[in-house]
Amino acid sequence: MSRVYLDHNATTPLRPEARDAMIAAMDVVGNPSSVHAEGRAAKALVERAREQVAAAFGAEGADVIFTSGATEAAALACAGRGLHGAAVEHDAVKAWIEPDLPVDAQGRVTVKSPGQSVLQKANSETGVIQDLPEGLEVSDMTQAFGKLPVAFNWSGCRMALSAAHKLGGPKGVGALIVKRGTDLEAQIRGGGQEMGRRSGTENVIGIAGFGAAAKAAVEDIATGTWDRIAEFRKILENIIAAGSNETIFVGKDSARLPNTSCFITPGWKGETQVMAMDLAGFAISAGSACSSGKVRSSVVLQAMGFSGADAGCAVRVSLGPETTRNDVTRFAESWLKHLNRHRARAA
Ligand SMILES: Cc1ncc(COP(=O)(O)O)c(C=O)c1O
Repeated sequence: MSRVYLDHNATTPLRPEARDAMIAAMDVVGNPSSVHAEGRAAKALVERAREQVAAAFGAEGADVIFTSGATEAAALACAGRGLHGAAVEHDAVKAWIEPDLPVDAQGRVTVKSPGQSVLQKANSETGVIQDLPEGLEVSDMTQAFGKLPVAFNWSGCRMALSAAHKLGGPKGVGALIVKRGTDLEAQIRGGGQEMGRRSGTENVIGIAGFGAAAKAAVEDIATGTWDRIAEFRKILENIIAAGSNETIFVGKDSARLPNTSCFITPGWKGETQVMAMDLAGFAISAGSACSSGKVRSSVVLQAMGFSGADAGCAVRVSLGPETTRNDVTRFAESWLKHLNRHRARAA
């Protein structure tokens, strides 16, 4: 039986449109900063992608700064601003902020001073979606972009982060979307590319892939792909809930991304579940981060009020545009079988 990949929030497979655009870009020899025909051809690829990413974001090409990913976009947006945020932010953002904003049990964050704050649009672990207050300084839209119709112009925020590989583009390329007139201090300085805001010869191949993926992702949203995925997520959660009344679905009373289900089964460690499911042919992730061989329970779940022990028993299942009903039913049934084995061992 073929493997089933249910870890799309970590990264999602390359879209065919992105692959084609990247293969074509590989044979464009020029440097986008060169004035000759070869250089102009490379520049044209970058500018087409800029328009595609901007259009997908409901922004203008001039608002897009290409970076090496959401992590670099976070540094560009946040460094030196003394911003506030919540503990549920991704580490790429949390590295730059004071994580002192309150989070409720459903993962919702209260922002008191939007002009001095960062707020993610959607959480990668739980899928919980935030309403963005008007005048917000920065929003991390990395998980929302490509799954929700995200329009930067009416989002009310000054800057937004994104990464291509979360929507079917390549890894290692992303963008900061910036409202015109925002003061921005370049973090990477040199040749003055990206209007002086991010130096270094552009990742032309990656950027071409990002543009094509963004365009295709918007078409997916328009044709109802994620409504279908939300149905599959409901099927998955119903099967699990029917066989395991102790399982807690995190953030279930909040608006969530259509593809994400995070659930805690007290007493059964997330890491153990991930390994058991991996052997059974399913890729999911634990609600914990592993650094230098040491597993720590999810800070996001603890910020929502779960104990460290319960947070350590969380797993995240994240579906993608290609996920089928059969994938989710097979997963849920296999997961219940392993839960029963765990119960038998624990008895
Ligand atoms: C919400 C969020 N922000 C930022 C990032 C960082 O993205 P990258 O590692 O591609 O820079 C991720 C990736 O996991 C994410 O999910």
